[in-house]
Amino acid sequence: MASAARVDLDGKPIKPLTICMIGAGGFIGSHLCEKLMAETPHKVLALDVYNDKIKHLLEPDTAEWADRIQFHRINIKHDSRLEGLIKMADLTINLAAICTPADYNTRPLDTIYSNFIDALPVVKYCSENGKRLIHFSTCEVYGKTIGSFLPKDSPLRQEPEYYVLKEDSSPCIFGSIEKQRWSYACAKQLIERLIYAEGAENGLEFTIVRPFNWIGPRMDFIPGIDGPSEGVPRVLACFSNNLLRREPLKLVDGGESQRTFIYIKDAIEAVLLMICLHLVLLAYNDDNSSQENPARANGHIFNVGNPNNEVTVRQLAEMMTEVYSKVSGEPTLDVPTVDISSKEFYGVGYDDSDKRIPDMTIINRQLGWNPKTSLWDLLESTLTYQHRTYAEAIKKAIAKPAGTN
Ligand SMILES: NC(=O)c1ccc[n+]([C@@H]2O[C@H](COP(=O)([O-])OP(=O)(O)OC[C@H]3O[C@@H](n4cnc5c(N)ncnc54)[C@H](O)[C@@H]3O)[C@@H](O)[C@H]2O)c1
Ligand SMILES: O=c1ccn([C@@H]2O[C@H](COP(=O)(O)OP(=O)(O)O[C@H]3OC[C@](O)(CO)[C@H]3O)[C@@H](O)[C@H]2O)c(=O)[nH]1
Repeated sequence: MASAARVDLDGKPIKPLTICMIGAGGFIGSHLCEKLMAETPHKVLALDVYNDKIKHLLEPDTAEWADRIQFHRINIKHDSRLEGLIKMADLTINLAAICTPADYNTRPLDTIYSNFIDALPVVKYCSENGKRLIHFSTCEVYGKTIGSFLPKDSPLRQEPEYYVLKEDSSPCIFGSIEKQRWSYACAKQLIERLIYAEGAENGLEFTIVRPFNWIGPRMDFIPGIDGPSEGVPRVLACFSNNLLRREPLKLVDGGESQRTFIYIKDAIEAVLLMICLHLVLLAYNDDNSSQENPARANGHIFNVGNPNNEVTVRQLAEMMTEVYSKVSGEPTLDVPTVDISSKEFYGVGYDDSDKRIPDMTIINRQLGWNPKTSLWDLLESTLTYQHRTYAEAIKKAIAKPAGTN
């Protein structure tokens, strides 16, 4: 049976691309690879030091997409194959980074090298070889909101201009240098500025993505199960670990910080639009079509988040407790949460973003994209996955006498 031709937003046929995806073995990379294999004709050169999260796409080699995904075990810090792979591709997507807050203040040098120095050759090779780059930055580049500097009871705090984060007008507000938490945000900001400058001075075609707390299956690791026992992942995995082990969820500094969470599958739709809209430019490069199809993703910085899913971390903990009880059939604990200071949880030099609401004007106008999934629904599918994947392994780990492997 003939399948329908794949078309972009403008109804134009999609030309298969070769994509060099750096950090393809991580949380976002694994979902993006899955989507590209299932729903596009594109080919992926998947670069990472790990491939556990994309094993299901690499094996068996009889899978229908087997000839469209190739894994290259490469550490981009020191591998001469990087430039060749970027040259082979039409588009490079750089996801590689140290991006867990527990590392920012405890391993600031590794954090800065990973997010700035190691990304430099990627930008350079793309620019020198005339290749397009989609670079993953972060919502953390906004730092704290303007409103956070107002008195707690100031009515101005309720005004959107004091807290909504806009790509083209919000300032980047970080703490002092000894607050090493900001090492990550500052490195990400500088690489954004460098990419922007490469675009302005040397014509690099780029898109910068600022993810706002994308969450879902395969995010990070469960300590002691598929990651180090002493490791501290991001909040979804921390709280999942607590729920799986029937421990109270730890609320850092009272869990007052606010976040907006978006389901990974919604967010990946936005990235796909950034990739596919580029195809319009590759396939139709005469003047007329480029007027009809402006480079909607090129030269833009996009917030990708869900402003409707805002909660405090305390509310997130309460909702996850309720959802996990529903999907696991286990009763909730009598004391489901416990407070802990950031110094005890993360160590000295930790600081926090107070509130993160993405402005959606630019992504809406350029790509016509909107998130769909509510926080409750995304937690229900994610915690069902966590329970199915980890509950047995946790039970076995808990049952083992201490010191045995
Ligand atoms: N998940 C989110 O909500 C979120 C939010 C803001 C920003 N981001 C950004 O998105 C990107 C991907 O995030 P993620 O959540 O998938 O993180 P992740 O840690 O799951 O994925 C990053 C991947 O990069 C790989 N990597 C790191 N250094 C490398 C190197 N030197 N060589 C080769 N591979 C290397 C890691 O092995 C990992 O598989 C990062 O740049 C991150 O800063 C993510
Ligand atoms: O057990 C825990 C773990 C964390 N918290 C608090 O939750 C908030 C969110 O923490 P987390 O998801 O780990 O990370 P951030 O949102 O602060 O930062 C990330 O945002 C985007 C990204 O760039 C990449 O993912 C990263 O830097 C926070 O307030 C923690 O203190 C908790 O209470 N208990």
